Amino acid sequence: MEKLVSSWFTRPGNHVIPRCNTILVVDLSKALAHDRIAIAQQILKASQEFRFFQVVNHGVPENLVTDTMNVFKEFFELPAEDKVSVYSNNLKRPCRLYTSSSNYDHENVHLWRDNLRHPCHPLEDCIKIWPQKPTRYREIVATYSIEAKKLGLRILELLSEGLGLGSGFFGDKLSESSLLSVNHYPPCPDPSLTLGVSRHCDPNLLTILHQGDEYGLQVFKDGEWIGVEPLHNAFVVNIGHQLQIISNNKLKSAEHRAVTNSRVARTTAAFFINPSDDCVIEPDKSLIDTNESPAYRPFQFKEFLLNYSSLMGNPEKCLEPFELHA
Ligand SMILES: O=C(O)CCC(=O)C(=O)O
Ligand SMILES: [Fe+2]
Repeated sequence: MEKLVSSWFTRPGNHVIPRCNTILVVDLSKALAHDRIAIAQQILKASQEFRFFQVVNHGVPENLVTDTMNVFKEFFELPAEDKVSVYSNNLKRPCRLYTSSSNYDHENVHLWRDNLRHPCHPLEDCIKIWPQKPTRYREIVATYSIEAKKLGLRILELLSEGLGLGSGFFGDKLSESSLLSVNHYPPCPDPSLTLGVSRHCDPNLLTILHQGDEYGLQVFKDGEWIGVEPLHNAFVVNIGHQLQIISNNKLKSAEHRAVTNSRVARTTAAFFINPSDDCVIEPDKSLIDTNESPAYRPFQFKEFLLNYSSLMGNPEKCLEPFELHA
């Protein structure tokens, strides 16, 4: 069934868009040594201008990443009877598999994807609700989630150094929570008619995305879509809405989407670093210049999430209720 095209959903069409394999690649091994200040500045500049970047030599073992991506693929390939217990359209279920967006019944357009998502914090508790098949799912994904969180915190620490904030600024409640969102895009007979994920910015603080070896991620920059060519054993790092708000728009969240292809299935894993639900988010005073006023009012992160999900991530609208106009 074809659903109506909403005003902010644009189909990718058949036109060829530029694919970019020179999107900033940060070598994180250099952040351990005397190049640290330069790396922090590089990350900051990328986050301000490009709104996202890639990292290599990131410290997450390659075999762990391969095992994790394989276990995700195996999950989606399981027969339906093995996945049915996880399948749900109930937004309140923390671990669930669903098709298209999290709001299938009310969305204007269906997407060509399945999504499995679950919290990763606190690990000892939430691991109990993760899929039990494939049998190695819990063990491998637990190790992966610990490594992805470590990587995210290292990047946040570099960002905080680059912004001139104290060490550990993004620690504690601002980055306490985490969520894995695994996308599976089966081959699509006509990729010009639909999308894998429609355009959005991530609602969180920071995303550590593994996009596998198949192309599909596009980022909106200077009025055009740019394809992000996969780089083997790299992670794509996205600035989320919360970093934009805390930095009083010094950093900008990255608008992106995923397109499908007709040849092969594509599986990607987005590790979302989130504030805790009750964490109060507001522009940090030290990031409001003397000639500026705060661009956003304080709010609890859970309020942002509720609003984001009711607007289905519409990037034009989801900051509005929190904006202050000078
Ligand atoms: O699959 C991709 O390349 C992007 C996925 C994404 O943007 C997300 O899960 O938030
Ligand atoms: Fe995203």
